[in-house]
Amino acid sequence: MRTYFPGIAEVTDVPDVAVVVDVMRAYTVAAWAFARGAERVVLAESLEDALAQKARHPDWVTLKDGPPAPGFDLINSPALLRNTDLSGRTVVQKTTAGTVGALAVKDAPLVLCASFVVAEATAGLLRERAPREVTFVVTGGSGRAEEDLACAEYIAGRAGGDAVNAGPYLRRAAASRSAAELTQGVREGSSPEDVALCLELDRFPFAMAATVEGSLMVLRQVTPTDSPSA
Ligand SMILES: O=C(O)[C@H](CS(=O)(=O)O)OP(=O)(O)O
Ligand SMILES: [Mg+2]
Repeated sequence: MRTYFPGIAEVTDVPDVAVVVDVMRAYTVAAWAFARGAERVVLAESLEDALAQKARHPDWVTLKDGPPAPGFDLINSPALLRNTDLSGRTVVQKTTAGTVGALAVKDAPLVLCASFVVAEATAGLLRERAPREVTFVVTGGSGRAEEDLACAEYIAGRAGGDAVNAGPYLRRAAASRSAAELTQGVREGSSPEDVALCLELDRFPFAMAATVEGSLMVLRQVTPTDSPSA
């Protein structure tokens, strides 16, 4: 399996298989939304788009990064979201990096959105599909966010069937600038527990696949059928 690790702006062609990685925090938060019962996560193009969806569907739950804002029900924090019952709900998510990265590859035949909490399930799906090439979109820091790159490299190793020691990858993520900013409360709309929740390897048994449904890009849970091979 050939692997590529571009930032969002470096994705020029439509990949066959894209894994969009955002550890801190979009795809840790999306995974928690599914764990709390959400049926699907709509990835919004903009804050205005998210609010327009809410106006059309008042029962949908809007979620953004940064501080709370009028019209938004939740913020992009796993710690703040994990006690929210989202049974059967549609969540509309808009963040600075994660959702933008998925929309950048929306025409790819297979788009997975990933973080450490769904790493093994994501790797399992890739092993099942056995694609010749996988593009890991490193969403943070113009493609240089260490937490996203470390997670992407870890999943790539596991997808190739290697017995990868997760420790060094998690330590890189823990030492990242994003982790420091979240820990120090520099980022608005965060909890001191967010970093630890973002570093919970394989917290969930499902992967997350995004597909275009009509005019929306929709993220849903998907569970690989294979078992870990290493
Ligand atoms: O909510 C987050 O942690 C970030 C916000 S920012 O990119 O650091 O401003 O968004 P995400 O898209 O989840 O990386
Ligand atoms: Mg991020």
